[in-house]
Amino acid sequence: MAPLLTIRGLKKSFGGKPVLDGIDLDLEEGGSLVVIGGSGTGKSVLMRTILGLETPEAGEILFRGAPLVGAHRTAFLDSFGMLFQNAALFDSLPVWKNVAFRLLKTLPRAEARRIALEKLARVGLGPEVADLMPAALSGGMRKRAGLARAIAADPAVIFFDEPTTGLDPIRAARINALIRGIVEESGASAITITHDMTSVRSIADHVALLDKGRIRWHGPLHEMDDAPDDYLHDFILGQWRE
Ligand SMILES: Nc1ncnc2c1ncn2[C@@H]1O[C@H](COP(=O)(O)OP(=O)(O)OP(=O)(O)O)[C@@H](O)[C@H]1O
Repeated sequence: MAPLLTIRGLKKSFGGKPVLDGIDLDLEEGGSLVVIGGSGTGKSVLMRTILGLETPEAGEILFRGAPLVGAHRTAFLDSFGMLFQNAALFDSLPVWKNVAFRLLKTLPRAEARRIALEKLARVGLGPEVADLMPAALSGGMRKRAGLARAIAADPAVIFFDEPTTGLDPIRAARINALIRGIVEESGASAITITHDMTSVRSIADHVALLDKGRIRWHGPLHEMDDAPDDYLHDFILGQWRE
């Protein structure tokens, strides 16, 4: 079976400066890939390019073996959910409408609300949260609401952009565990970008290290610690060499 996503030879530069310089990467059906890399190495650009928000200069992205164009691109966008770094909730909508945002386009209001409450419950938020405005939520609750929105339409693929940024270690661990549980139980495939090695160990089954526009190392999580790559080890351990 073709991987869910196949990325080949992807190149993107800004002002003549290459950011992605020939990226090859696969996301297996049901897999959980975590992309790590230093600040400014192009993780967000990679994500934006997959979503079609940036146009690459070269390379291709295949979804279930076919290029992401036309109706196939629409099918991809319909089957994906995303948790943004700052949760990106609409401040003027109550929490349940944020969660049900996409559902409200196709489902009756009562049904969309029922599903929103079910997804909120899945991320540990009770019905009392549904009618609050996002401003009333703590950072951790916003992340949870963002996660409920990401899974509202039962996506086949979910993108997590720095899911633990701004959370204390305990709340971060709870979000990581939620993400792992949701990915496992739903069978969705996931791509996460993060600097947080705790997230990597909680969420990933495969890891890719982005460096200088290329995938410097990739492999199963259980091979990461013994991989013969000094920079990867420095990254994992948070150490530097003079
Ligand atoms: N729209 C843009 N115009 C010009 N340069 C850009 C644009 N978007 C990204 N870049 C540049 O591309 C490089 C990669 O940025 P990107 O945001 O993808 O890094 P990142 O790995 O996600 O970093 P971080 O971990 O700090 O969020 C940076 O040098 C950035 O300045």
